[in-house]
Amino acid sequence: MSPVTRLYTPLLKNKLHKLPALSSFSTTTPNYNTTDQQTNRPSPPPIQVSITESAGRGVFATRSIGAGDLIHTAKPLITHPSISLLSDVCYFCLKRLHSGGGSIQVNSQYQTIHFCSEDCIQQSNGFYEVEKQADWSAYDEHCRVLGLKYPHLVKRLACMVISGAAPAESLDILQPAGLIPEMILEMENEFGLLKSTLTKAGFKDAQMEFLTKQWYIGVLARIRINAFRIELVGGSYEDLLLSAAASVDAESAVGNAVYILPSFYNHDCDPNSHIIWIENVNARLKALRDIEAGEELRICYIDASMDHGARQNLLFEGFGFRCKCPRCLSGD
Ligand SMILES: C[S@@+](CC[C@H](N)C(=O)[O-])C[C@H]1O[C@@H](n2cnc3c(N)ncnc32)[C@H](O)[C@@H]1O
Repeated sequence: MSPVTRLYTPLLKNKLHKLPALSSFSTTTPNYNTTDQQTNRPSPPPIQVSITESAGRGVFATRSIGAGDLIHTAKPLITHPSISLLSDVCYFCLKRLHSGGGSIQVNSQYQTIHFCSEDCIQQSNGFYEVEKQADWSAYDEHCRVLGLKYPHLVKRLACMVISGAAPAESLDILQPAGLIPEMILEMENEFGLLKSTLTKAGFKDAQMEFLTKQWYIGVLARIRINAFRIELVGGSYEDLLLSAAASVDAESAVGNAVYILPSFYNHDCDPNSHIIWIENVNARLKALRDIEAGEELRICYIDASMDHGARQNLLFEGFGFRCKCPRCLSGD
């Protein structure tokens, strides 16, 4: 998802349909923005996941939220930098690295990567200890030639599962994209490349029991509609200059990432919430206007400034649904 939000006059509000079927998801966010005065513990964010009338599961406000409020923060489950920016962003948190130094270079037999801090090196151990043992050139070349970015996220999850840092079922809870036979064929080829790369690196079948065609396709189908394209707002003047240069090069995204809770936010072409990244991949969900308790929180997956037809086509091709948000229904 690449939400580029714009404010429009609200037409209708989506109301909470059924409570609290999936409310336990609201407790999975690791960081909260408020503190309980009595216990001094972080209080849960003012949201819960429940069933909507027409868009599967969605996120609903459990109390009123003010315009501009931080609803909650979210840490990613999987991240991967844009391949063209491997020397420019942290391999783990996607923070932009500055030419003045301060980044940490890590060399393996097959590649050189960069981290912004020791903490990011530590947090990368879960996948990098496995990843660095293999020669990914054939897999990377396949993705480069076909312009694919999501297989890098599948590769990272596979390495996390082999190292024991994540369960193979990590993404099962997310909605998968519908797939056509040609897509499945392409995914089967990628699966073959991933498996043979790991086998050549010496990983044994017992370590890769989870790594079946079905697993690969299931994970990629979920990543296709739930991955976020990460565009940093930028924290410094240098960041802004870099972003400007990147937009000229048509590469404003520092990478892609998958989150759990933010994946339950449905789309609206006139959203009441948005997701932003300031200096790294840690996300902030914020209210764009006053939201009432029980109202569904929706973000915009695409550039809301496009016209009605362009938005409908993009949402259908990219996410497989016909948008029936109030703005689309009004023909705007
Ligand atoms: C990122 S998921 C959002 C969570 C999803 N509803 C679920 O149950 O997991 C995106 C999917 O939600 C549904 N969806 C999101 N926004 C929608 C909308 N405005 N109209 C219809 N379906 C929508 C579509 O099936 C879409 O592919």
